[in-house]
Amino acid sequence: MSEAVTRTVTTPPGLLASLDPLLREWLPRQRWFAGKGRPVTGFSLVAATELLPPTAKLGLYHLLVRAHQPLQPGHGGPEQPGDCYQLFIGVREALPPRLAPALIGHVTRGPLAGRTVYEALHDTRPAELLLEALRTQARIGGLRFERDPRQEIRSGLVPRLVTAEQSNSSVVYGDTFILKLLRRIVPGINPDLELPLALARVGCPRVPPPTAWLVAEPDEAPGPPPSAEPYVLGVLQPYVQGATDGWELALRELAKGEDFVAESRALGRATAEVHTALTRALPTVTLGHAQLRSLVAGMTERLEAAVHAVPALRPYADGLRSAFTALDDLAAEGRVWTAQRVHGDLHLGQCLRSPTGEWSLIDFEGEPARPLAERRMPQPAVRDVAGMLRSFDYAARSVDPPQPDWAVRCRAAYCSGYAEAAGRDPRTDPVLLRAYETDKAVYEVVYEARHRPEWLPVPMAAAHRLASSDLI
Ligand SMILES: Nc1ncnc2c1ncn2[C@@H]1O[C@H](COP(=O)(O)OP(=O)(O)O)[C@@H](O)[C@H]1O
Ligand SMILES: O=P(O)(O)O[C@H]1O[C@H](CO)[C@@H](O[C@H]2O[C@H](CO)[C@@H](O)[C@H](O)[C@H]2O)[C@H](O)[C@H]1O
Repeated sequence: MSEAVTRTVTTPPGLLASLDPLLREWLPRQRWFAGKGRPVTGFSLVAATELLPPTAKLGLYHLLVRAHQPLQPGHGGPEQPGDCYQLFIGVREALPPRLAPALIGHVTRGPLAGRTVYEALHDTRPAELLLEALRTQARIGGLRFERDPRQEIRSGLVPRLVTAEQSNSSVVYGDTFILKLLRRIVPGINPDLELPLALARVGCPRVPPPTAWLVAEPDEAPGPPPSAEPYVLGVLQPYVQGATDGWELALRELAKGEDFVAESRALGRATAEVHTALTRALPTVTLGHAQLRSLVAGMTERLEAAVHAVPALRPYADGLRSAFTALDDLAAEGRVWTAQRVHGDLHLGQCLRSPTGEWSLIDFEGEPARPLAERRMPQPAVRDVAGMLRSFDYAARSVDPPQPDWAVRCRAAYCSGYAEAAGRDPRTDPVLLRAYETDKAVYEVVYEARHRPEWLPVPMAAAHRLASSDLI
């Protein structure tokens, strides 16, 4: 194992002030920016680390910045403390044409006046530096680069930024590793590292095992002090070469007029295997009436908030609410459920099929908009099943004309595959399944309204269906 490299660094005073006007304009345009719809009125610095001192050619800063946003657009009302974002700011005299899409802007004042700043993950040298820091377990300022000593990281792997639509940002190194850099940083243990590490401990081959990870020391981190836990900023894991994700595959089959039954069944089995491994790796609990009540209360609250945010949901609100009250009624009769750690945001895009036909699950972060403590709570495994059922519906409705029967066949095959591997069929719990599918569709309505309004009709169609049927 190589020696840990420790470097203490300082950043120039006035750095954030000089970037402020550029970031105000650039940050809200990023896909991973969580505060869409509300203007950014300023920033405060949580931590700044100089990863490369700015020479005439290149500089690199790692920033954790809090973006201030008023609660109501246009009302100038009270400001929330704001979300904290991880940024990699490259500094150059001028950008070569290949880096044009990475431009943040030209700095006119402060320590970087006259220089050009850009999103450094697009650039080879900064991306190489991150892998090298993980490989050598560097400590730079408040940043700690750590790794699993049993896995080897070769040096010199060529980086490329993943350009797909993402909630975070990822860099692939030589088709060998993928480094996911989290964008919105929240205090606490991040399940995107926690769960794959736990699964690796019990030897679950369905989830790529973390190779290395990047954390911020507690006093550099965005939480309220004093906080003892380091904050996860990124995770490196083996890259599944030549993989196709389930979403792409499903759309391909739909375009050919083919069904997706065999793959749906295999996906059901893979999900069940991961769920079983999670029960071996981490504690399970029994949910009685009190816990169910609070779960139902959470679902109902999210529905109310969604109706407020997306008024088109209003006509369905009563019908959707009935999915939650039905669950409450069952709990009141004394039904109990087992809860365990789950994926939390499972959909076709989180499933990768290798060229040999093996499925892996990725992205255990949970729904990014939910509080971390909630994402880490044990929940009925049916929650992930419901996520996948929604995903088949999404795929079937993203083609013209929609293919609802295709989705019905996938949903049935997925549940059968799940039952084969888990020993219990999720359809034997229809009230729980409907409640979770409803909760997911409500989440999707808000997600699409905020991030991809043109997709809104897809979860709205589900809201219509779920509001008017007793069972799924
Ligand atoms: N281990 C992996 N092997 C191959 N591709 C991967 C791997 N992990 C992630 N990817 C690719 O990167 C994309 C984004 O990863 P993901 O963890 O879902 O990030 P995000 O949370 O930003 O959506 C995935 O859709 C997939 O295409
Ligand atoms: O970026 P993440 O993968 O963490 O998840 C978010 O974005 C997803 C879309 O990219 C979103 O998923 C929704 O759209 C999918 C099709 O693009 C569909 O397969 C999913 O079923 C649907 O929920 C996900 O909800 C969101 O958290």
